[in-house]
Amino acid sequence: MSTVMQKIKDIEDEMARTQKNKATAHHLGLLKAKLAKLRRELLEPTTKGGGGAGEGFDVTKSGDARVGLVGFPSVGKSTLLNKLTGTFSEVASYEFTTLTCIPGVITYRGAKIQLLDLPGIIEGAKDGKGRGRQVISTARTCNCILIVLDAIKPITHKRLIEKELEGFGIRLNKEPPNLTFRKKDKGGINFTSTVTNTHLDLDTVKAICSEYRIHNADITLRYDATADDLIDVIEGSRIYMPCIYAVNKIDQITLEELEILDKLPHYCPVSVMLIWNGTLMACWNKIWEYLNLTRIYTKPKGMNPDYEDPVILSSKRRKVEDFCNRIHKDMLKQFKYALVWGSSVKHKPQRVGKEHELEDEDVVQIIKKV
Ligand SMILES: Nc1nc2c(ncn2[C@@H]2O[C@H](COP(=O)(O)OP(=O)(O)OP(=O)(O)O)[C@@H](O)[C@H]2O)c(=O)[nH]1
Ligand SMILES: [K+]
Ligand SMILES: [Mg+2]
Repeated sequence: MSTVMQKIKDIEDEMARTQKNKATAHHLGLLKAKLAKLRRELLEPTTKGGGGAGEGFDVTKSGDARVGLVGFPSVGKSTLLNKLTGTFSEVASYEFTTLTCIPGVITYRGAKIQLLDLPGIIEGAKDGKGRGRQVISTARTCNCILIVLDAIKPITHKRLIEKELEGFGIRLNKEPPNLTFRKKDKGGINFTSTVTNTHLDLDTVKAICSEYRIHNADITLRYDATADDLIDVIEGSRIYMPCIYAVNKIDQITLEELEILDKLPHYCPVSVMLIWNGTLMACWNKIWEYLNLTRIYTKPKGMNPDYEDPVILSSKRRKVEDFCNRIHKDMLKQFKYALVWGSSVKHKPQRVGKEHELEDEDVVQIIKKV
């Protein structure tokens, strides 16, 4: 293991030494690919002990969505879990108070949301320092990450935490790269782009591919992709996740400092001090926005819709068939059509098939075959 980490360090050092220009682009691409491969090696569970690398904490997923609190020690993760969910997780002024994963669940706007308090991580966590790998593996199972920052600590901490998560294959507030990569049997590397690209050229693409022993492939870019984007696609197993930066302890800073923080994208100021308690509500609103859940109310025939207990779908899987599968595993077999009321349709109600995409707060009645 230490040898893999040493190799990672060597490559990182070499990258830092290498000047970025057109002539070195393909060499840097090659180094990036090597780095990605080594990181994957680190994450793969080994049979030779090593304590189950890449495994998270053994906390059962429950509810409709999972949100993880990630950050350096003593930034106030446990305090936030307690205040946001009414759970109990130990709080203290010393670092590494929390040593395991503590879940809390609340019902928010009809959805059950599981919030996970996690031990603090330190720089180098992704490479095996502390419980970092376990923390970040658990973060990978979440639907949204709350990076908790301490308002009185340097803002550079934000980038350090991001790097730990990125090194573990988590991509924050980013869409999967819009490029196609198709391996084939012969014909060499065929590289086309529908836009002008400033990061990748044929040489760099070839260098990256050769590192993966890929000599024949069609690659098409539909945007100005970077070497990292291409490596992400070749590597696969990347997780694209919404992330909120919860800057805690804002009771400790001045209004001028708060105004500077306000410019951070994806940011939410918080404080657990009583007079600032409105910030916790604002934080839930932000979590709700970033989870982007779809609430569907069921309407049994001849009855009023059930507004108390919506079926919760994710923004990516919200077709009528997804709704059916959530009600009962055999529902689709009996499905004839659905009647829908709400913003996804023009008429009230409208008859739709199982491919129809539902919107938040739609009302659905399933009509079965007789
Ligand atoms: N002033 C102020 N102090 C806070 C706030 N939130 C938390 N704290 C204090 O910060 C310290 C650390 O809080 P914890 O909740 O234990 O922090 P943590 O991130 O869970 O720490 P570890 O589990 O050790 O990683 C405690 O002394 C808290 O009382 C806040 O909003 N304002
Ligand atoms: K603490
Ligand atoms: Mg804690």
